[in-house]
Amino acid sequence: MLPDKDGPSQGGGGTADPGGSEDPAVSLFREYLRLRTVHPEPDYGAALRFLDRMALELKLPAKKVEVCPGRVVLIMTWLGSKPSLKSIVLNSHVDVVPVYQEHWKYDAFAAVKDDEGNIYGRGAQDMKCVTIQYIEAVRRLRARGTTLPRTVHFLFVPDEEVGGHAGMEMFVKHPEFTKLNIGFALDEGLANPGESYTVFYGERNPWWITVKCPGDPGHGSRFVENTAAEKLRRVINAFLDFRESERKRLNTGECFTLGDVTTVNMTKVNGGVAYNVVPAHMDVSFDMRIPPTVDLQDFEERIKRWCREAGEDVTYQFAQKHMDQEVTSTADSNPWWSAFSTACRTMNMNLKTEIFPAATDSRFFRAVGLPAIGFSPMNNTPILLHDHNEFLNERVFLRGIDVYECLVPALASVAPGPGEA
Ligand SMILES: CSCC[C@H](NC(C)=O)C(=O)O
Ligand SMILES: [Zn+2]
Ligand SMILES: [Zn+2]
Repeated sequence: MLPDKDGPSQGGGGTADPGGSEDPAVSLFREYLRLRTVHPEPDYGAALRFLDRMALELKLPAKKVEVCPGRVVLIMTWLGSKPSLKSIVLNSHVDVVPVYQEHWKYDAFAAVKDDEGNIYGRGAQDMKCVTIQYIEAVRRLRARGTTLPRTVHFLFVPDEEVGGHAGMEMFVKHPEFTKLNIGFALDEGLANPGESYTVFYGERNPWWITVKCPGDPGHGSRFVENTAAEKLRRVINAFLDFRESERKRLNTGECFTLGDVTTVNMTKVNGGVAYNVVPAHMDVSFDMRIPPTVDLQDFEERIKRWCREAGEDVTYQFAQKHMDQEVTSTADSNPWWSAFSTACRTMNMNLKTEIFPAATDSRFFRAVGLPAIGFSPMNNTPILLHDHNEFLNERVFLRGIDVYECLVPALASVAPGPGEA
């Protein structure tokens, strides 16, 4: 059988199943995948129209908060029967990362489903699947006439993929965020290639740094002293030697996953004007990810030493320096975690708790003191976020809806804590 290669939907209908046998939730997921919310110019307008339609279908009020020009957070609210209790947030970002189309089997925005039920598209795992799973789980719950004690807010946010500065980072400081009276948030996680589901209770801190190496210029035919390149070499060696020592620690002792060690990657080098001119400065940039257990002050002292030892006037500056080391408790004494993990156990799901290796909007919730868990219900699935040929199998997708159908009521029924009305 040939893959169902229907192209982008016209007029917002987008059901992709001429035979009529496709689950409507799958068709909706595929429709959402076709919206080009891709950087550098995400079509947020299309996503907002789609989400407004979802709010109408679910009969839930939707509020839009423009946190920056052209950057809107859409909040859909399912009011609880005890609205003074702290609420549950189901967070998802609307944007997706760009693709190298030439490396994809299919158009990355056509949401092609192959004959094994694999749905290909940018955002299939990160994280348009989760958005639709939240919506479909709540659609089922409401269709059954369920009422929940706690209010549930869906947040649909822009710009997560470019650091969240014009998205969640702004929104957590907005009065509308405070009004949500949040108790607990769910956000994205990663696929797990095995039977288990991975759950993230914290994140490594992203530090993006550029080290600037000034030097004496001169003719390219001479032995110029105090060159930028010599300093650059020492800087690169210091950072990459540390990288190697951390790489060796992975999979040994207590460092079981990427989230337990510091990664360093050299990602940019700049400098030089001509082959025969010794440059007056050269710069090198690194992407570092630091586990919450590392003393950040010590770590910065170490960077200072590397720069000092590299030579005169070597300086650095940060493009990203997240400093929050909050993690969400996975002890049974945390009622949110207890509700989450108990619900998963009743569904026979085996959970693996980890530190998220990269950065998500969860870090902004945790930074303002709110518990947040990163979870995307995708097991038996290779990790393909940001990769070529990102896909999710429709059976895994549908199972994820069942999972949220159980999780959302469990979380929204957590007994009132101390200080809650
Ligand atoms: C530091 S802001 C950029 C966010 C991005 N998140 C993911 C999940 O890829 C990252 O970790 O690079
Ligand atoms: Zn994501
Ligand atoms: Zn991403």
